[in-house]
Amino acid sequence: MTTSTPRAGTPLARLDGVSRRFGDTLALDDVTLEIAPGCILGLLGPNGAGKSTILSLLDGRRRPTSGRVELFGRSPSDPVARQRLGCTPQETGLPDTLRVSEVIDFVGAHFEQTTETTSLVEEFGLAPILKKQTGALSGGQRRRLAVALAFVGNPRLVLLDEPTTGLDVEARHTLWDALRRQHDRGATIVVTSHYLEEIEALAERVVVVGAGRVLADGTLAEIIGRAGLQRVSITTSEAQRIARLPGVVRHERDGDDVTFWVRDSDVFVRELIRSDLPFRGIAVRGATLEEAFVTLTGAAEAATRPSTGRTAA
Ligand SMILES: Nc1ncnc2c1ncn2[C@@H]1O[C@H](COP(=O)(O)OP(=O)(O)OP(=O)(O)O)[C@@H](O)[C@H]1O
Repeated sequence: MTTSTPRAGTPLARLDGVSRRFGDTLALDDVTLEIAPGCILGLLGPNGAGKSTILSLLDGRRRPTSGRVELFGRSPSDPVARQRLGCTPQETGLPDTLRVSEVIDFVGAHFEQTTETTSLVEEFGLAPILKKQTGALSGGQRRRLAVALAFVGNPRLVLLDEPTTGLDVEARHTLWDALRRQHDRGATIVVTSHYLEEIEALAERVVVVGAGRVLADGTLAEIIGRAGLQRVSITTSEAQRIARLPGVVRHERDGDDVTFWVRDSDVFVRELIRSDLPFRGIAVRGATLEEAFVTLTGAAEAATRPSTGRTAA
């Protein structure tokens, strides 16, 4: 038996206390992460956070400096483990003179089981370009093909590094639909993205990475709640003084229209009234994923600053 099928409920892949160095750069610092079957997991983090490094450890392109990485219960460098893995790295090379249909067949030939390619071609919008040589494809068409290729081998787990970078809005939405259909058919998908709305649209679980560490891991709602912030918008000429009230994390002004990010809107509103400072038109809302992201990664960046100072000293 050469295929690698984990028991139901066991993780498809895991990183356990994983660190990875590139020379002096600590790209990952004691990362522990489990990828359970069935979800679309969004990996979110600023440039250089370590997202691509995580994917490269899971797909066996790199090994950890310390800690343990497992793919279907085996080492990712074991070809048996990779039989049910599909991936699209950030940059992919395609043989220029092969036609799209030939590339799909070529990739399929590397797998024991393949997906039914007619529906794959339809879903990823490849039908009109099947006969084209890949050298003649536009950037967006190449990207769609590169992502579709990750699904050719009927994978249980798919790792996509910024799959929609360079795609226009319509192509991005087509790709999201294709990914959702593949997920409905049973693929577990890990996707990195700089587009927060992409993670919001696709992911059921979000892992926020910053400075090589996992900063938060939970459902979309949990991550947004984790930032623990609410937005209170008012009109006031006293933004600076109000910003000094307890529990205000930050504020943004557009003339006299000011939004305050606060830890507890009830406490803030009580303090605001007690302060007797002038305001009108109050509106209270929860945070968005983008705001949670800025708060979480901003806090991580602040936490790493003293160590930069130590290095310089
Ligand atoms: N081959 C390498 N050699 C040296 N440093 C590297 C190498 N690959 C990654 N790094 C460093 O490791 C850190 C994490 O990089 P990584 O590519 O994983 O981040 P990322 O979150 O995917 O960033 P981006 O969103 O910009 O793609 C960065 O500081 C990066 O410069």
